[in-house]
Amino acid sequence: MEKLTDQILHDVIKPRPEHSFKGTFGKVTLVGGNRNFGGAIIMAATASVCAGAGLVTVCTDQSNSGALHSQLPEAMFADFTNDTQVASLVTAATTVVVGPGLGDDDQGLHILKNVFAHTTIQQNVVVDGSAITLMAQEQLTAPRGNIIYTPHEMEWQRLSGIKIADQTPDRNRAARDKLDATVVLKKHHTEIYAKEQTYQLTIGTPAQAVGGMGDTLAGMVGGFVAEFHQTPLKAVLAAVYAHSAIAEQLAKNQYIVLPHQISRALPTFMKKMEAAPDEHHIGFLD
Ligand SMILES: NC(=O)C1=CN([C@@H]2O[C@H](COP(=O)(O)OP(=O)(O)OC[C@H]3O[C@@H](n4cnc5c(N)ncnc54)[C@H](OP(=O)(O)O)[C@@H]3O)[C@@H](O)[C@H]2O)[C@@H](O)CC1
Ligand SMILES: Nc1ncnc2c1ncn2[C@@H]1O[C@H](COP(=O)(O)OP(=O)(O)O)[C@@H](O)[C@H]1O
Ligand SMILES: [Mg+2]
Repeated sequence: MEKLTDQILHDVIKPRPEHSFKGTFGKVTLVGGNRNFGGAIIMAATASVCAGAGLVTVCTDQSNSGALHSQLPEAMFADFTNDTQVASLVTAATTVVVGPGLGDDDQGLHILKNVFAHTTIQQNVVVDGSAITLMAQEQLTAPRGNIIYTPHEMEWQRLSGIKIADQTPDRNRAARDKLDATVVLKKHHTEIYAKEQTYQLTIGTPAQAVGGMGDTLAGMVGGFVAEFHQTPLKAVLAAVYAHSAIAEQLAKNQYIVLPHQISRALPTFMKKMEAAPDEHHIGFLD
């Protein structure tokens, strides 16, 4: 297993090209956030915007529209019960993030099937939270695209059939190979199972054990693969690393880290990382 270091941040986060516009940095469509879990998709969308995705649209329950715009005016809103509109927003995206707060009821299943029917082979598709649970429960076929699953250990148990206690690297890899996707298995020292290699995070803190932390990671992964689309796997690895590096930094002075604080720290953090390693200070947020 290859241990990730902060080198991955320097490999991925480069100064933006002068000749660019918002379209250069990808279009992310996020789908999730039912009446009860609006916060999940708002946190994910905040992470995508703060990571630098060019254009971000959120398909969610109508009741979340005001909260979304008050938190994140940069994001556009669509009602996730409007199948036609969701289908066209999914098709128009370069990256789709589906699942945070979607819910695993009939409404969530209907929306997920619509999303899965409209992804394309060129897209990155981040499948998180309720979308993983629904896929497992309903034995749904994976959609078209470069699929990135971001399960916690219980979601991985549901998707892979491997009980948490039995989730060894060998078994996890065999399950990944069957899925033929990238799997970000979230836990203390998250493991990333990619086609050729397995990577491990050696940073991260229990201060991250807070609801919404994974929703934020899903949005960050979506934002990074949209923006750094030339190197999608490295973008996933950099997002996973940055998420915990920022959390560790905040946890020096905080007992717990709020997920949205990680997102809000991203622009400053990424500015430091665009420089060569010897040009930045060790304290990312100093
Ligand atoms: N503010 C919001 O809107 C928020 C909305 N959210 C949204 O809610 C939806 C459901 O997601 P979920 O993760 O909360 O529930 P689920 O998939 O049932 O898993 C929990 C079960 O698994 C077990 N478990 C065992 N190991 C585990 C592990 N390592 N990590 C985690 N759990 C582990 C765990 O055990 P227990 O805690 O009971 O001991 C429990 O029995 C999803 O769409 C998500 O995006 C949340 O993000 C919160 C903030
Ligand atoms: N003790 C811990 N040490 C390091 N990271 C943790 C710890 N507990 C949780 N995390 C991280 O927090 C996130 C939790 O994801 P998830 O369970 O999906 O949260 P949610 O669905 O509530 O947003 C993952 O990125 C995981 O790696
Ligand atoms: Mg989650």
